[in-house]
Amino acid sequence: MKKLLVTKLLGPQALERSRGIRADELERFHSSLLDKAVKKEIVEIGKEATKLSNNSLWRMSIGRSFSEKNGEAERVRGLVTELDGLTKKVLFATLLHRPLEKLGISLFKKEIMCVSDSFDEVLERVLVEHEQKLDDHQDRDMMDVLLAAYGDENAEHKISRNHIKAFFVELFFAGTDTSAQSIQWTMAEIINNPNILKRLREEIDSVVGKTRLIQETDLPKLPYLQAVVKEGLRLHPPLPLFVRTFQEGCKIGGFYVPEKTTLIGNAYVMMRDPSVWEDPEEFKPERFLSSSRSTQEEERREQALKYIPFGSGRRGCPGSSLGYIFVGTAVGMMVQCFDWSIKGDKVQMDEAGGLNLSMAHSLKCTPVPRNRPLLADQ
Ligand code: HEM
Repeated sequence: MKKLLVTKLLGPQALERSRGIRADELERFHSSLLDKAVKKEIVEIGKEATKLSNNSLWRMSIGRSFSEKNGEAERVRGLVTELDGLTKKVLFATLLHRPLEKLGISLFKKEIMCVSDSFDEVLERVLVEHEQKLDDHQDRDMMDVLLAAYGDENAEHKISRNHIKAFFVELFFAGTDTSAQSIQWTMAEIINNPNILKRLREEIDSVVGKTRLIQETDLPKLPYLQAVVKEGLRLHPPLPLFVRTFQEGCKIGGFYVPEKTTLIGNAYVMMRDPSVWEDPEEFKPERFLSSSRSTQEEERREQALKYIPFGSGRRGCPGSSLGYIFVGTAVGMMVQCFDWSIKGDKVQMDEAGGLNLSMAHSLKCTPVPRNRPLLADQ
């Protein structure tokens, strides 16, 4: 299934085919911010960013049944948020309540069943809708591809309806909140660093101009924006811990790790390690500009050993390119089109406790439109 995911949804060709969907959703995001700006309303950046990544993912994977009106994407968005909260509770309960667990008492069984049933209901409906229309159309989405594999008698690996549903739950869970958190943290850093905001804006204005919205094909021509996104992910990786179980015993850094040991890697600590990062606690996007690196070898080592916001190896994140696109275009658009006013002098950057890295105080700010010609055009 991971192979299908990479080839049909997240690989370079698949991403090229779905570019129009993301451009639409970015425009929708822009319009929603503009609407709030006109009404002088405060925006919760995390919530808006979650809508952007969830709607985009929904349309990219289950696309042809998408309609604003039937509210299914909205429903899935709510369920992903509920599941996220529940996962945190369950993990903590597992750590803190081992004795209860031993007695077979599942603390959150009712809530888990409730979210699971709701997911099942939405996805079953989408599945049936796709089955009914399977032969009708040429434009196949991810759900069609999985349904074809489900119906294939000769498939090398048989998949069930439940596999398909579990796949979509994992996809939305892994892709929505991670991207939204990164957008939120990076915007907070930019608002707190006016010099960085100024430089970023100059780059975007000179490459994109002021009469059209930034798009993802601009990203390769915007090295400073890319560096800002990378630095945001370095300081605030939304999934800081990753787990590996050793199939064989081996030696790491002079220690012998026996077979079947479970180790937890801490990307947060690694990406703030003062022995490999200069001024590790500071938000300094310049460190990712190629002129500040001495060799290509240094860049390669950085990727492999010290920069791991997407994990690493076979279980590494298959959505890293899409993640960079979501964060780059959303942050780019917010910087290109709006000034941002906040309550007080600085955004509070405290981290909420927990296993994924979210802001203790969600970023709330008011957008003020800046590019008049662009607004007139939209
Ligand atoms: C900025 C955005 C994102 C960040 C920082 C991020 C980070 C991560 C990390 C750290 C992991 C665990 C990797 C490991 O254990 O080595 C992971 C797994 C995963 N991510 Fe992402 N991710 C992002 C966006 C996405 C998107 C957009 C998708 C897809 C739509 C996605 C799909 C997945 C999946 C399916 C896994 C599980 C892979 C497996 O278990 O083999 N991610 N992600």
